[in-house]
Amino acid sequence: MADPILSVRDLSTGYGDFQALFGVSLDLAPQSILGLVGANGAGKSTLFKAILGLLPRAREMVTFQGRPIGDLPTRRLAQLGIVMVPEGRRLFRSLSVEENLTLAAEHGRGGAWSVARVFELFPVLADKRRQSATSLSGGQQQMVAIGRALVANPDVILFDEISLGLAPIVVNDVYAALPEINGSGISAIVVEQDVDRVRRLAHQLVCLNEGRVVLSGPAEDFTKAQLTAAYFGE
Ligand SMILES: Nc1ncnc2c1ncn2[C@@H]1O[C@H](COP(=O)(O)OP(=O)(O)OP(=O)(O)O)[C@@H](O)[C@H]1O
Repeated sequence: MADPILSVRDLSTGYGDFQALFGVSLDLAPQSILGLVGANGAGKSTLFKAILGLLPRAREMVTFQGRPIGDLPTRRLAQLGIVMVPEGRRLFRSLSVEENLTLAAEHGRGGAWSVARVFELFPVLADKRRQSATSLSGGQQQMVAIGRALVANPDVILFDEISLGLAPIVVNDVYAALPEINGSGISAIVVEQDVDRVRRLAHQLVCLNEGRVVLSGPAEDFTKAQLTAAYFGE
């Protein structure tokens, strides 16, 4: 693998006395997609929170472009180029679609992704640009959330269950954007419950079970049965 853009090394963390992750390691190759799978409670969201500095972790446990970043606050990580699309979207309710995107762009780093390019990626949002973001369907709100991440022009996006609560046909529309996003040079870690979908999408796979990595490697190395077994901790 080329030098990873983001690495997690032997990361252990938790909530107070409760340990949720035990020595987790992974490498995200530049311009690649890593699929992160695991049952409810396996520790996927906890890993994202730890990468983003929302949970305790040591400086050397997370490196970005070879540099330890485990001591940096979340805001600083966004400036460096690591952002998350959270489960559950979290848009500004009183703002329109366009205002949500423009505000994120103003706080971003500048680069290839503009509000106009997000409208090209998701034309349905261009049609609804003046509507309140929260008046949109769940899938469209998810597109706005992805658009907000893109206009920050990050190098890495952490996608936390972007298909949660969406109808299957809408999930297809949202997922159809990921290859283009990746093709623009952005690397991604994608948390997804649908094992088939994540196998088709990702270059690398990591499976967590009860806070430990139980499977890790190139996506083509694993059958659906192997991945499903790891998912259920068999
Ligand atoms: N705020 C919290 N306080 C205490 N324990 C928590 C907290 N958030 C998560 N946990 C626990 O940490 C473990 C890992 O949870 P986490 O949310 O990371 O799992 P997950 O793989 O993202 O699952 P899901 O798919 O349900 O989001 C679980 O045992 C969970 O109960």
